[in-house]
Amino acid sequence: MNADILKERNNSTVNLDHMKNFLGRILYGSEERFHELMNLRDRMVSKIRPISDENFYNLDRDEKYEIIYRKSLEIFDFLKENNISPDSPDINKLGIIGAVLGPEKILFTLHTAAFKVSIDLWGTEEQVKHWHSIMNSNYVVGTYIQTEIGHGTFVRGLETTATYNKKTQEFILNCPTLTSIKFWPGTAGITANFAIVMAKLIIDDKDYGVQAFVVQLRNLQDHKHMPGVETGDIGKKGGFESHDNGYVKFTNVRIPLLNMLAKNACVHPDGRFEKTGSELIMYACMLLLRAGLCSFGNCLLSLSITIAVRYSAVRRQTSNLEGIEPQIIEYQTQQYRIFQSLSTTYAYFFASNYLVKHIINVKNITNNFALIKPADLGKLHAISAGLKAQTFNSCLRFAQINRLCCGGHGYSAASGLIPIIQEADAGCTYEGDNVVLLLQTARYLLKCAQKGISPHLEFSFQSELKKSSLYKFFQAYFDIYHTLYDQLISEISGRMFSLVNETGLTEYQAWNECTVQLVQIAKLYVSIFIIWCSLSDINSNVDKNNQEALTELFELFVLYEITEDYSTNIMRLSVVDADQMKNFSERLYLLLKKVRQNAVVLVDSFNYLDSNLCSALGAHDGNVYEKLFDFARNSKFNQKEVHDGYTNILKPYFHRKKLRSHL
Ligand SMILES: Cc1cc2nc3c(=O)[nH]c(=O)nc-3n(C[C@H](O)[C@H](O)[C@H](O)COP(=O)(O)OP(=O)(O)OC[C@H]3O[C@@H](n4cnc5c(N)ncnc54)[C@H](O)[C@@H]3O)c2cc1C
Repeated sequence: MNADILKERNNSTVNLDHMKNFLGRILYGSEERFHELMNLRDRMVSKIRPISDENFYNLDRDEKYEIIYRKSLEIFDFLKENNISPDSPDINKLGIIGAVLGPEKILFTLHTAAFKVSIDLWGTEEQVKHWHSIMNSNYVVGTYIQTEIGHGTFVRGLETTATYNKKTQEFILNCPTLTSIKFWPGTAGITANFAIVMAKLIIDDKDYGVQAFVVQLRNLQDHKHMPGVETGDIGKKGGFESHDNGYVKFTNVRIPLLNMLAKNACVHPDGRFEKTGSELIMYACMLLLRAGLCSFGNCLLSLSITIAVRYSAVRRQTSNLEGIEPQIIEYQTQQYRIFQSLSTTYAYFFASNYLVKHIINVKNITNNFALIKPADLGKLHAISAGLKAQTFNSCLRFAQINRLCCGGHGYSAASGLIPIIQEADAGCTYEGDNVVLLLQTARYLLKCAQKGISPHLEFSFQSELKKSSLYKFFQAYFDIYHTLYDQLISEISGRMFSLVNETGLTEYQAWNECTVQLVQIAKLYVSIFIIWCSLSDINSNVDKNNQEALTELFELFVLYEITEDYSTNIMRLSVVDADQMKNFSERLYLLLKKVRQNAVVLVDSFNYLDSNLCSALGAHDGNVYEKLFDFARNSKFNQKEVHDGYTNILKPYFHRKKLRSHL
């Protein structure tokens, strides 16, 4: 064990085991379940070789694809042997599957999280039974196909058609234009054999809007395309090298009537279209997916901060007055950057876990959302869209900052930070572009303001929490957030009103004139949600030292937001004065020193194995340089003492030159 990292662990006031149990309870519901799952994880990683032992980041795309494919199947088999469903939300956390796959995703994520979920939520009882029996007796890999070359965000703009033929009682699927070709769906290129396809339903030349269809892409015998289906990989992208994102073109693809998921709208054999339920259910499906994504984004963030904090404790650089090179974690600028990331990770951890539990609870008590009230769905949609956007915005921002905080070695694939940045980057776009999502949240907030109702979620723990000393400690900060929220929303509403009624803009134009501010209010709303969830969880920590460490960390989070993210609006709207702002900065600098004492143990508390991190810089024992050098030696460029580049290019080049000079 590296002596510096050991010293950090010994000097901390945090009780590591207690903190692990505390986080485990929040993540998995109870300490018993947490230990069960950690035991499962350890058994899994002893049975299935993790990618960190496969020289993974030195491999080519084909090799990475095969490794992830094989290991995804092995993981599924292992879970089956242990009577655990791969759909279980407990399993779909990076901490468990990530012990084998690191930050890589299992190849069948969309099968469980989108294909099966869509069938379960949007299918009739008969359809659910039918498709489950097909899934159970065949090797089915499903995906979710919506986006087209021409349209992603604007779902109503999709051009793929499903035209009903009364005579044959079939739908005929077509991508009639270049822009209607499906593009981006995960695993649709070469892996998946079934898909949920979102297409415009046409009956007798009338457009009935976008509906969901189950479509077979490849046959189950030899994996060849079904008639009229063309799929392929879209080529290299910014990350996700081991996954095939696909293009899909349908040309007169015939599917039976049964294949339109008909819980909310159905087509009768004679071609009559009937709405049989609320289309709100379509949105409810997104809630689960988005909540899961918030957890996933938070896991990525926790991996990247674990790497950055551990490396900062081990790395020494630049001599001090005594001629000693300090650990880089000593430098205030280093602390300022990595502790913002650390405090954000904890705050978002509390918020995303609350959201996941809350949405699963709503799903259970509303009979798979069938009985959910539109007002409740509106609230949940607003917070889940906003939190997904802010989770990935933060994840990308801080993963990049964490990379910079690791200097040159952070830029090596050995750091493990590169795929995290790439995945965070993609997460800002898929499942809804972050700006578009924040604007959806803002639209809800504006509507609430216009109706004079509170947009904030009501928490069952609120009244109890308000009695606590922790709440009283944070009350002044809370007041700043609430005052800022009220002033900002009334400013935006007033501006919208005057743009329409005084300047004569249409509502559409006025909206676009206010979108920068609308994004700001949506972010603030998410922050308020995060504060409630964090305070509630920190208050439930019964270990005095641990609660104190979390309180310091959380105060730091709040101070960063006040002095950095929201400071312009806070000062402009005179929510606090310049002296108060100066005091907040001073307090922040003081807290950096306090958090520094516990930083290593606070990241140890995430309980990641080295195989989760896949990082030479983030290894638990802090023996960074040995691992970096091993990684370098394993580069595929080093397989031969003399590389083919010399033999095939330079050597004949010189030979030709020599010959010419002799002529
Ligand atoms: C890694 C990855 C995996 C994916 N997986 C899948 C999948 O499995 N299945 C699938 O169907 N799709 C998938 N997608 C596609 C993804 O869902 C879309 O890319 C996403 O919804 C954004 O749509 P777009 O690409 O059309 O962006 P656009 O909507 O064209 O956005 C471009 C820019 O315009 C801005 N913009 C757009 N509309 C507005 C507006 N109304 N107001 C203000 N600004 C606006 C956006 O903020 C953005 O900056 C995936 C994408 C990626 C990157």
